[in-house]
Amino acid sequence: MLTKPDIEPSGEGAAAQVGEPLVEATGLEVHFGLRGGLFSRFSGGPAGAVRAVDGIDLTLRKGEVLGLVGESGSGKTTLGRTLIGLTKATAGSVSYRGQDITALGERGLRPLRRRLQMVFQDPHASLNPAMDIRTAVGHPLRIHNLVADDREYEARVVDALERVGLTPPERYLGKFPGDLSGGQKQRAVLARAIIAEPELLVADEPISMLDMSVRAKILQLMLDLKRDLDLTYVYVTHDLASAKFFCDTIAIMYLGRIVEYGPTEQVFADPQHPYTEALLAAIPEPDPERALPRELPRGEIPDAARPPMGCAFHPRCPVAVAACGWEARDLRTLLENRWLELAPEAASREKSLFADVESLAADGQSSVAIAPGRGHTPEDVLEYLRHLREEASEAEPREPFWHGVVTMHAENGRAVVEFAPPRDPRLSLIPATGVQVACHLREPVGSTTGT
Ligand SMILES: Nc1ncnc2c1ncn2[C@@H]1O[C@H](COP(=O)(O)OP(=O)(O)OP(=O)(O)O)[C@@H](O)[C@H]1O
Repeated sequence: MLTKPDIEPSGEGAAAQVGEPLVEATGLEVHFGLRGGLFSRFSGGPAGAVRAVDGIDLTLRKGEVLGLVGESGSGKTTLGRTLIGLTKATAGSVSYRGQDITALGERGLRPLRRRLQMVFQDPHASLNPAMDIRTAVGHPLRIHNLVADDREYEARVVDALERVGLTPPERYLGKFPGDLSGGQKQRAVLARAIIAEPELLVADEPISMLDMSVRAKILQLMLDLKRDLDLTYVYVTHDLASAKFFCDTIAIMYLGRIVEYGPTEQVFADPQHPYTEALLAAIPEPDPERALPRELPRGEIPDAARPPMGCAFHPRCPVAVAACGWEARDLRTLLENRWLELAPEAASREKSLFADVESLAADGQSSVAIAPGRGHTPEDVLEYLRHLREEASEAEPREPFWHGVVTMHAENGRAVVEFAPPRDPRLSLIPATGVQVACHLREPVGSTTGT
């Protein structure tokens, strides 16, 4: 968290100054195969995949600072890496200055590496402890064959060190990473990143491992470098407070997708997606006297290998509607959460109505047939569920799960619960704001919301 926002907001680099499209992603997907268990290895069956990036379109313009923001596992790093060809896309494309880089092999990418650089989170791990600063910072000059002789090499390294504030440079040239503070190391990493004259830097949590006192300084340095060297940035972070001051544009990510995307000022002033609202509400207070423990909404981030149906945020969303993607496993979560709050005897009495609560775990099912427990009938189960629904409709806030239940009836000795058909919310523009949001509650008038 950036507690002292004493840096210049990047407003100077905002919309007015951003130029032509530099990088464009279209239908971008990055899936990582899961190593299967013993069974799937023998059977040759699919072991599933983590959908780290799951269908993303975006345009990064020259001079823009784009923030990729979201909780851990939302796919920020993978998207950032794929935008510069460090991670291979599974589907879709990324083009840099009109050239499709997803189609390039390592050889084709090599000349672009100089122009597309990455800055990692951990400056300690980014620098080889056995390499002095002269060698480490100048390394890209050697790799890309950019200097004619040692004199030119030295002059370029000195210039880079000056630009990042490691002055006088002579004092740092012969030092080793172990001689530097965290902030100085990140400055050296930045010097190495800019020395080959890149056009785009993807900075992955570049300040999160630094002392609070130097975080704002490093971000300010990055803004100065951007201005002086005509750079474009992708800033990967889970820290909205720093993104607010640093970014022109923000993409809020959830489980591999962008759920809200637009000018930073607008997104902060008037968040449209319930997830963005929750993230903003969870920003810690800079003043420790007033700090309240703030938490994101109920539940945990779902497994990216088994994303929820419809809107992936619906199981945690306080205002979800019928079309958001309710399914059998949401019923299981609802029941288990209830039983956790009851006294053990009451909980086991209620549990005994169900033959097998585990069977509600299957994903991707828009209806579920529940087998009653021993000595119970489907009607007992239905009566219990109806009772829960009534209770929930009186509670404040109302439990959104019940919006998704279309019918409950007995059939073939089972209690059948049917859910509303799920719909995938697509990013759509909110007129007059410049913000795109993927939420059924914000769909343009005229489209069906399914509520
Ligand atoms: N090389 C990989 N192999 C398998 N799975 C991966 C790999 N890299 C990322 N993942 C998975 O992809 C998903 C997205 O990860 P990613 O690191 O992009 O998210 P993130 O938002 O940057 O999270 P964090 O802030 O924790 O770095 C996660 O479920 C992660 O476990």
